[in-house]
Amino acid sequence: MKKIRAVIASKNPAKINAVSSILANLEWTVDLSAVEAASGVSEQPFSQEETRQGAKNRAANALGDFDFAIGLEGGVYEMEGILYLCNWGALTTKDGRMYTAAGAQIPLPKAIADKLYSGAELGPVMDDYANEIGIRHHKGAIGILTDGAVNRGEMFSHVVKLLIGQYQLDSD
Ligand SMILES: O=P(O)(O)OP(=O)(O)OP(=O)(O)OC[C@H]1O[C@@H](n2cnc3c(O)ncnc32)[C@H](O)[C@@H]1O
Ligand SMILES: [Mg+2]
Repeated sequence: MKKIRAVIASKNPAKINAVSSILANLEWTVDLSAVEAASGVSEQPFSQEETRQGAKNRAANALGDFDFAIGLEGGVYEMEGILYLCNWGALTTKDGRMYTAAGAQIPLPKAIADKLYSGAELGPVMDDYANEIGIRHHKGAIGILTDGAVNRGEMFSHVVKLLIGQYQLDSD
C-alpha cells in the first residue's frame, strides 16, 4: 500500500481534525504531522486574494521534507456592502504542484462586521458575540451563524476533499 507523509500547517484542532478525517478515508496509509507555519498575510485577512495567499504560504512554509502540505486559512471580504466569512485551502507537493480550493462563505452580522472594520480579529469577536471561549478551535463562526448546522471542522473537511481530489487525479 502507498505510504505518504503529510503535514497540516496549523495546530488548530478544527483544521487538524478536518485533514485527518479525510485522509483516514483514502486507500493510502498517511502519516499526518501538524506544525505552525507563517501565513505571511495579516492575522485577519480582508480579501479573498489575501486569504487564498495565506493558505498557499502556510502550505509552502510547512512543506519541508513531507510528500505534501496543506494550508487552511479563514478570512473575510466585502461584497455589496456586506462582509462575508470566506475560507481557502492549498495543498503543495514536494514535486512542486500547488492546488487551491475554497470553502463555504456566509455573511457576518453587522455588529461583528463593524468590529472587524475597527481592527479586531474575528476569533475574539465571535467569542464575545456568542459568550463562549475558543470558538475558532471547534464550531467556528460558521457554527454560531448556522445555529450548529455546519461547524468549522466540517466546513474545512470539504475544502480538504476538494484539495485531495485534485491531488489524487494527478497521482498514480
Ligand atoms: O491557528 P491558526 O491555524 O492560525 O487558526 P485560526 O483559528 O487563527 O484561523 P485563521 O488564522 O485561518 O483565521 C484567520 C482569522 O479569522 C478568524 N477566524 C476565521 N474563521 C473563524 C471562525 O470560523 N471562527 C472564529 N474565528 C475565525 C481567526 O481567529 C483569525 O483571526
Ligand atoms: Mg490564525
